[in-house]
Amino acid sequence: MSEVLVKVENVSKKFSKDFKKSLWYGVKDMSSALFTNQSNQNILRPSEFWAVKDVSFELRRGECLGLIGHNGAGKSTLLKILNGLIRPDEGKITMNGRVGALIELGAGFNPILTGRENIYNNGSVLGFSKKEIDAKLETIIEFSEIGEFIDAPVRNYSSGMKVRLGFAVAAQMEPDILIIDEVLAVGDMNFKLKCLRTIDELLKTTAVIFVSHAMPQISRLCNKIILMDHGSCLYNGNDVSHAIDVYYSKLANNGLQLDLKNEHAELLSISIGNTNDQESIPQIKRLEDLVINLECKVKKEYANPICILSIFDNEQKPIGTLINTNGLKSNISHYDDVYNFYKSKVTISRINLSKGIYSITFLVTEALMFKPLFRVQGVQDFQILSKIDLYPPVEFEGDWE
Ligand SMILES: Nc1ncnc2c1ncn2[C@@H]1O[C@H](COP(=O)(O)OP(=O)(O)OP(=O)(O)O)[C@@H](O)[C@H]1O
Repeated sequence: MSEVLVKVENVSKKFSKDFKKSLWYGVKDMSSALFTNQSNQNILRPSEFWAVKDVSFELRRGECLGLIGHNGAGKSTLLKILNGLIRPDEGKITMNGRVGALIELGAGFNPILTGRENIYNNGSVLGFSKKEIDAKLETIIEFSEIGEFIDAPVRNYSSGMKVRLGFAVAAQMEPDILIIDEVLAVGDMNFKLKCLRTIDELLKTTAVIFVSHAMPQISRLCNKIILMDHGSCLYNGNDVSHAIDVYYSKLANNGLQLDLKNEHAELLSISIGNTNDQESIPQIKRLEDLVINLECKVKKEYANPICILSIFDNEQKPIGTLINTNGLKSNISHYDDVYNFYKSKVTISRINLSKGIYSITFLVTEALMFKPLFRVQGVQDFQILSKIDLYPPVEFEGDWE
């Protein structure tokens, strides 16, 4: 088995929500460290919270650890601790080897120096001699695709250019350990693909720690995963697929207050019919039938309203649409003076979406003119479970001959 390059033992870090208090605690901590043996490190004082709590893991050459979790879960703080930018309050970190890091946009760059000068700066911080950096300079500049801007000060770079240069330096300097935060999200599609391919290549000889909100990237690259929640590890292990399922199920926007009516229509209820009611979000296995039940009322003046259900992925990209082209009229359950009430059940057989969270948008249009009457975005979420991690949302069924 290859050597352990990163060893993290019970690392914790607390912050204060109140800036003045945090300054005061800092002064108190310094004086108690100087004059007494007392330490406040493992207790929380008013307004303090654990940004990272009791995190442990080991990473070997050739392994890639994915750090996932909602905004504010503590991922970047953990990366900064690993990169030595923040000191942990508790725990121990052992890093064996050269660390290349791309953490905060522009961090590690001196804004008044040019890109070229920054490459020399960063290279020397990583322990390379001028001669070694000279030898790598052209590869870095070429990889970053920054062109003649390499001799402009970094403060004039766009965010994408900073990421390009940062990644080029971190990746081309042959790190033993590579730490990459969400910053890759800033790069354009081509550069992102280039970075992912480079990480694939580096993984043969490097230990990679990778933060992302893009689960396809995580499942493609990582063989270890930590799901963070309020600083703690909700999952820490090798089952990347399971951790992604748990992450997705926590992501559902069940608490969202939606306006379910307007002057034309009202959505009375919508539910996924074939799932376990115990779950906070309906879960359906890939290739099972997806059954959607809905009840709505529409003003009688619209005699044959059409219902359209659209499915979006968790990045709000449209995936597909179901159109009730025959209209709702055959689904009238009852009526009053003003409204017709409709009750429908629609089944999508063998839903072949890949694993993830999806949401349904409900739309009623007026039949003849196709005029939208009423729309509710993201009215019902559901989760697709699958053992297979597919990147594209839909798998086509084809006959292979
Ligand atoms: N220097 C700081 N002082 C006080 N609180 C901080 C500091 N840095 C981070 N925090 C807080 O610590 C928590 C964890 O932040 P962190 O940036 O690590 O989250 P994250 O998981 O990386 O989130 P995101 O996905 O949004 O990048 C947040 O509540 C954040 O507000």
